[in-house]
Amino acid sequence: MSSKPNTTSPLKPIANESYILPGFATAKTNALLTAIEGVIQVAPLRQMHTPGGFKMAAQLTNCGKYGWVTDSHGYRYQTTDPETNLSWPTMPELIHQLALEAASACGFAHFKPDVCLINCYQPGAGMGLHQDKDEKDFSAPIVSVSLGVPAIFLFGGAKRQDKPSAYLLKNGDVVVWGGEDRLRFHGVQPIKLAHHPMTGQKRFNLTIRQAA
Ligand SMILES: O=C(O)CCC(=O)C(=O)O
Ligand SMILES: [Fe+2]
Repeated sequence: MSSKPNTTSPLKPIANESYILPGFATAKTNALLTAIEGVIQVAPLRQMHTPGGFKMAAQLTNCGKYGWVTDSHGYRYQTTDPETNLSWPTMPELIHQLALEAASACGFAHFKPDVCLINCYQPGAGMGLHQDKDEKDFSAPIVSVSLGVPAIFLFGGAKRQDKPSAYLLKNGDVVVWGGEDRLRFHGVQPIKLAHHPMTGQKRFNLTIRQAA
């Protein structure tokens, strides 16, 4: 359960326990992208397959104690990168700290993030409506950081059929959802062709989570 939001920066509520924090990470864009680059050098971006055999549109990698993976055996978290059998790179402190601050600003005080999933979207790539439900403890929120070209984020309800609302997410915007909203369906519309000075045509998204 979250207590009252605790912040001096603007919070845009999108549900009872869900917020967009516009520009919360913008000042850290360069450092975040440098940190992501370091992760990608050790654990390269790759396209994974869903259990049903479809290729995910976004490329992904992870850092932290755990990483989220998907293949013919299902969706899960594991401590090693299936490509290299090495441990995932350590979560950069900058990302860890940002996630704690964003969660705390939204009233989620006891967040212990142990995974950062890094998604990389090229123009045309999106993500269908889904729930983040492979984590053990749904009392921990999800913190999602957008970098690079903009995206339309879809935030729905508890049921797949619930009509989602659409929100424009720009470089540096952060979304936090948890508590009663933790299992809301969400997704990303196919990314439009655009240019960002730091990422070119790409959008990166970090979802910082507590897997265990
Ligand atoms: O890219 C985004 O904004 C959302 C990503 C997401 O929902 C996920 O990786 O589970
Ligand atoms: Fe998600």
